[in-house]
Amino acid sequence: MVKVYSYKRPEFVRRVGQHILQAQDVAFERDPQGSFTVGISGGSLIKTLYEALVADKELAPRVKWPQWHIYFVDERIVPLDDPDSNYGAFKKGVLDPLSHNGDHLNLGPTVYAINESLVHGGPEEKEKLVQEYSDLLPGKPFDLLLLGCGPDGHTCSLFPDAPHEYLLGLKEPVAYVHDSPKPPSDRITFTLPVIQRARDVAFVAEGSAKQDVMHEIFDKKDLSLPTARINSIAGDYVSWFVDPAAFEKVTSVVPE
Ligand SMILES: O=C(O)[C@H](O)[C@@H](O)[C@H](O)[C@H](O)COP(=O)(O)O
Repeated sequence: MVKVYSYKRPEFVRRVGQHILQAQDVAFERDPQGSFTVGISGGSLIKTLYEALVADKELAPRVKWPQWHIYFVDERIVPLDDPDSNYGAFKKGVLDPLSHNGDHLNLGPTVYAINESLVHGGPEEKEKLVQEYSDLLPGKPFDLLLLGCGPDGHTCSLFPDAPHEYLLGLKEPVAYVHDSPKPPSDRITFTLPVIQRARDVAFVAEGSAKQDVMHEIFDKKDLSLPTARINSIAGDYVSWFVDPAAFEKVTSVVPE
């Protein structure tokens, strides 16, 4: 069953960080010399990651960054220094501060970005970019996926509503979205099969702007919403980290 945890900041950040570290430790119990494979989204998650894993003095020393392999569950097809790039936001928000944290050298994670040389190409180059990113994915299930939830119920770049229903039926692990309703229109996204195979999926969603969609996801269980669909197909290892404002209109679920 899907688990829901509701906290106000700063406890919210702390609990998200603890969940991530728990997933990390489980991965290293399984294979101490292996890698911890994580997929992250963009949006507000990046600031939460900074606060939990870089700024938090208790959690930060427990992160074994050199063994982390980080992928983007979705990415905008733009240059990496474009303000719309999720990689760019993660570099600025987490990697750069991490490398300057404290007075010692911090070895960072391995981060998988899209092939920037293809972003200005035509459809063929874009397909190549998607295929290349897909080929980079680990040959085993992701240890952890950290997902956002848009006010429309999208996650990754899997959007709801009629013109985008095809996204929910995709079989390939990474897909090209050329008509995203949220700009920029050209994106890549993980698809449901990758999410379904992951060992741990955690949604991170805060704020009153999420109230209506939380009601749709949890009370109405509207499966046309990619977020609700993930709850239904991968429920046993899906957690939601929300704050009381986001969950205010949900009546059928009491957070733990
Ligand atoms: O490309 C995107 O649209 C974002 O990466 C997106 O998937 C994000 O995760 C959600 O929109 C939630 O964003 P917030 O957490 O900022 O509300």
